[in-house]
Amino acid sequence: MIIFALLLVGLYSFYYLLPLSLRSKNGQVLPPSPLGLPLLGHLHMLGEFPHRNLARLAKKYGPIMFIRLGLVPAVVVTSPEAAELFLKTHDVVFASRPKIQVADCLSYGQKNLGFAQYGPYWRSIRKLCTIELLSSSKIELFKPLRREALFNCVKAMKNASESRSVVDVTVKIESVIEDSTYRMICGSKDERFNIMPSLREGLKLGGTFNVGDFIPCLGAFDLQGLTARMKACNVVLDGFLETIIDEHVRDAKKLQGQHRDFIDVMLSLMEFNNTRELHLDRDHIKAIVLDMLAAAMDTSSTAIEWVIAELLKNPRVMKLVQEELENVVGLERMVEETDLIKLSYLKLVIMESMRIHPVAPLLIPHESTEDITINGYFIPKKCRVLINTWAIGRDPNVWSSNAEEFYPERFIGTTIDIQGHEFQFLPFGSGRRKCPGLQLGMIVVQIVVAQLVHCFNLELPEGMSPNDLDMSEKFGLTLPRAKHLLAIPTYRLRNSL
Ligand code: HEM
Repeated sequence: MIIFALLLVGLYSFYYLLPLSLRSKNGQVLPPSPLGLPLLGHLHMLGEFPHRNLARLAKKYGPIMFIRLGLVPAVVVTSPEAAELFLKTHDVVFASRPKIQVADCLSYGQKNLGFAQYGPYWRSIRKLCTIELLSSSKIELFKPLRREALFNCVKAMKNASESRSVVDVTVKIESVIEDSTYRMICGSKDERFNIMPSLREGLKLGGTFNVGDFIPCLGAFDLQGLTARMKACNVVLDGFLETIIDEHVRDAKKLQGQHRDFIDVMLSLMEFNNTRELHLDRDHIKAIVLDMLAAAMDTSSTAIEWVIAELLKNPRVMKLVQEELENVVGLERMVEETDLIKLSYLKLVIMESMRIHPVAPLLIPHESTEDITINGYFIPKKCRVLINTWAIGRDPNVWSSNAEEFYPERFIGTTIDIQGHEFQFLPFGSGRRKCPGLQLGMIVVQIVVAQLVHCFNLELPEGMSPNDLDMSEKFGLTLPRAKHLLAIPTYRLRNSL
């Protein structure tokens, strides 16, 4: 059976490779590429940390590097200039997403926003999510929810501080983010379900290079055991979505058109507003709701954990952040979101953490919708594009010889911001597929970090020194810390809560 499959792959790849090499002969060369294997292409070179291994290869083969993932052509982009060509100059050609098995399975046939093909459906749901969940007015509306979730967290940590207990800071951060996100999207956190592990697993699977996506006739063999994991995730997540949507439908009758949360809005659109451009059924709603939950929860908590870890590792910077907070807020009260505009050093600290630890190290994969020539290199239609923001963020040619150092002051006097206008720093991407949750994400990261370091001095447990802190990472669509962050908090405000 396996021999038959390999034969099929061999024939298929020969047939598939032929047109590309012929095109190359027409004076259109593919970008430089390492030597690959006949069937796998370069899949075997990705390893456990593809962002790091691709960065190493790019040093030799250049900022626009061609690789073959099984039968799928791919380009890896590893410089600000090249990123600008793909995300700005030719943005429209690269604004689509590839079809991948995990997104198909967990997003009901890629009906979500993050993996939707570029076109009218994507445009409509992006607009819908922006207006109904991510606009400035909605962000303002949900402010009390964030405040309450954070207050509860500070209270629990203050209790722990009284007994000098070690706190699992990772769990605390996740609970604040989960709590406020559930409330925005679903109305409240539902204690019957714990979907966070399945969301995390889904994002891990989303970043895994699945042989079945790249060599379709091997898909049935599920060589990496991914299909079973995807199905297990789907059972948990679909069960959760079915229950909460049923309950929202039931409660909607009592509410008589008053919208409480994002699911209510989606349901009302499904019932009354199905138009020619946007047809929403239950699968669309499940896919979009899940997308918003995953996008809001995992990204923000990953970003916050890295900032706190860097602050623990760099006491000099921690001291400066706390001094700024004392000057702007004072020790008599907690931080409010209205203070954030005045916390300029804190913003630089968050930017610096996102430079070294980008939440999405290769962004979400883009895909070309037509053949195109860039910098004299031929990029075929349906070519996958990986923008290695992790590598760009640590490139000494871009950031000087101290690129690996955590040094927030490097941004002072530059025009670099988080908006993706300057291509050396792309924490939220750039162009058409740029993160629509940027404003909400930044507010959440800023207020949670500010509140935690304003309310508490955080000490590493068991005499651990900052240099002992484990900074290893787990690769997926996002790049969270591999280990939980533990610390002993000491309450430092003069008020008693
Ligand atoms: C610190 C927080 C966040 C970071 C660092 C972040 C980062 C990113 C990045 C890098 C991308 C990929 C861009 C690309 O492929 O070119 C992305 C896409 C996306 N983000 Fe975020 N994000 C954050 C928060 C959020 C939040 C709060 C939401 C919504 C609730 C959200 C929703 C999305 C969606 C829906 C996409 C896909 C957009 C599309 O394909 O059109 N993100 N984000």
